[in-house]
Amino acid sequence: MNAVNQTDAKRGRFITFEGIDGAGKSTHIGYVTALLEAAGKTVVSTREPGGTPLGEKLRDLVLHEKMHLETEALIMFASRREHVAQVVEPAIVRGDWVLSDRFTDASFAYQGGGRGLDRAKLEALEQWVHPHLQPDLTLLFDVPLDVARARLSATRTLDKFEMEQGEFFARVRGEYLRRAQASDGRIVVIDSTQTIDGVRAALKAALEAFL
Ligand SMILES: Nc1ncnc2c1ncn2[C@@H]1O[C@H](COP(=O)(O)OP(=O)(O)OP(=O)(O)O)[C@@H](O)[C@H]1O
Ligand SMILES: Cc1cn([C@H]2C[C@H](O)[C@@H](COP(=O)(O)O)O2)c(=O)[nH]c1=O
Repeated sequence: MNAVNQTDAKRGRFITFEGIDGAGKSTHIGYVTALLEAAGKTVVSTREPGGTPLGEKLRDLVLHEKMHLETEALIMFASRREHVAQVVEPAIVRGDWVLSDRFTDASFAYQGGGRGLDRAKLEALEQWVHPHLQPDLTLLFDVPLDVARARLSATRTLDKFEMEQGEFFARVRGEYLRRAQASDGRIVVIDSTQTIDGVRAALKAALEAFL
């Protein structure tokens, strides 16, 4: 039985974290884990690209090598195929709650919005790789570009995506926000310009509405 065919009572839930690089999403995964554990849930925390031994090798490639934009999209979905099969679906079937630092919304935002890959190609890959699985809730950490850039450059050596120009991130952010508007409530926008305590309060409210 896959995660989609289970009765609602036994099935776990799938929550994803999204946003432009430096928006602050990874900072808050531990806080959301603690909230869910306090509510009695068993939490599996994972990420994309990556989340499996093979996926982590693909992550290293795709974050550091130059490549054709379709190769980039295919590697993201190859990593995802392994991740869904080995980690996400088995955990949901067990009744666990999966928190993933990025999922397919990132492919639409980065390869679609950012790089200009035809949305129909991404939809075809989505149908192929996880036809019956969608996040139950997506937390979209939203900040203007200058805030994200300042947060990033303060802390780390930048990877291939993080070195992109401002216009690229403006398109990525725009596509995330467009998808949020079209999502019927699945994607909740979190104002990540707030202090860490302010963001936590917004996350608590979003989770309480969801639980
Ligand atoms: N609300 C906030 N206020 C101030 N600083 C923040 C806030 N949220 C995160 N930060 C800081 O910004 C930096 C980037 O945060 P984080 O790594 O969570 O971003 P991210 O969205 O996961 O980025 P990436 O996708 O590139 O990994 C970190 O140094 C973090 O401490
Ligand atoms: C899943 C996915 C990710 N990306 C990009 C977005 C980020 O720049 C990196 C991942 O690193 P982070 O630690 O989450 O910042 O990869 C992408 O372009 N497409 C995708 O599908």
